[in-house]
Amino acid sequence: MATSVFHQPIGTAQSHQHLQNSDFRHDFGHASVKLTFKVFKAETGLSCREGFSSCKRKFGVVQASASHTSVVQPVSYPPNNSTDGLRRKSSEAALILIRHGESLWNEKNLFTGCVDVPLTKKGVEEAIEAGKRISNIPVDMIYTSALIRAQMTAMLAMTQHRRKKVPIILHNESEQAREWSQIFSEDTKKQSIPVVTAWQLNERMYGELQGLNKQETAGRFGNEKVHEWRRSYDIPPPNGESLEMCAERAVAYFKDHIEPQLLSGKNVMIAAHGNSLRSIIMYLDKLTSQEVINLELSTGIPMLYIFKGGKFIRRGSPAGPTEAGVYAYTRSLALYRQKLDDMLH
Ligand SMILES: O=C(O)[C@@H](CO)OP(=O)(O)O
Repeated sequence: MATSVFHQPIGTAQSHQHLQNSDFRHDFGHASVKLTFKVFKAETGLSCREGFSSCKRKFGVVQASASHTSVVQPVSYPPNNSTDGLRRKSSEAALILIRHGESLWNEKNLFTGCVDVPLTKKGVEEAIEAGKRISNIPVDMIYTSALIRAQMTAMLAMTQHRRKKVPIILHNESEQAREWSQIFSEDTKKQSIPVVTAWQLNERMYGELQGLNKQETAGRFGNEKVHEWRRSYDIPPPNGESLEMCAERAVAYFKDHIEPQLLSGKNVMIAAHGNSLRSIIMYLDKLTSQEVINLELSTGIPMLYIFKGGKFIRRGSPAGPTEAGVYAYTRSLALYRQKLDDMLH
């Protein structure tokens, strides 16, 4: 299949229609996203996989699930008039996806998966840069994985947001945790952004590769085998998750918990991981299992989608400059930005 090189102009709306029938390589900024596209192809057809729960038990992935089970009630805040009054029913909502900044194991080139490793100093800086790029985009809800590198990224990014709302992690792991983290001022709640943590957004569980050096592993098992483990769609690494298995839980979570928020007009940011986000992008962009294997995401680069009329429209991703205006703004985003300008100047 011929692959032409396509660089999306920064700040240009990139709708699915523009991509129709084109095979291309796409740079999400320097995120070096290489996509081979066939847009409007059939749905991804994620199949159910048996056996994941036993992997989860074995590798402790379930540990974070309790923190997610009871998110239903707390997501009722912020109040319905979120986005400072600019939200309109059945209009559009922004969806920001950010892969976490560089972690200490990215730096050491180790398979990380569900091991909970923090950011490096460079990762912290990447998260802050990411925050500058989205500082004019409204955020009403934040979803992160249960892993600290994604949570750090979300929090650091939000330190740069011009609206200055305070991101607050919801604790629903027990009745006591819920009770002890209550907020008793409606005004303060309005100035907060709820942060939901969910293990389903975790990195793909890398099984017995976790903690191994990627290069040494390639030396031991061969480049081809390791590439297959890392980038095939349905071949899992030893006792780990394939991308397909990761997609099964990440996309289900997205559909069940995040899409309803977008439908109700809330602007959402997701801070997660290379493979959980690849799965979600596969769903949003209707990539086939062949196409998603060429998709690579760099650390700390925010991608923007607009959810409108039941469709996800990619609006670009900024490269070099930190100016958030590099995104292709919709009218509502421009209005929001104008409102921030008026408020802050
Ligand atoms: O080690 C990991 O968890 C992931 C992401 O860093 O690696 P890969 O690039 O193989 O998906």
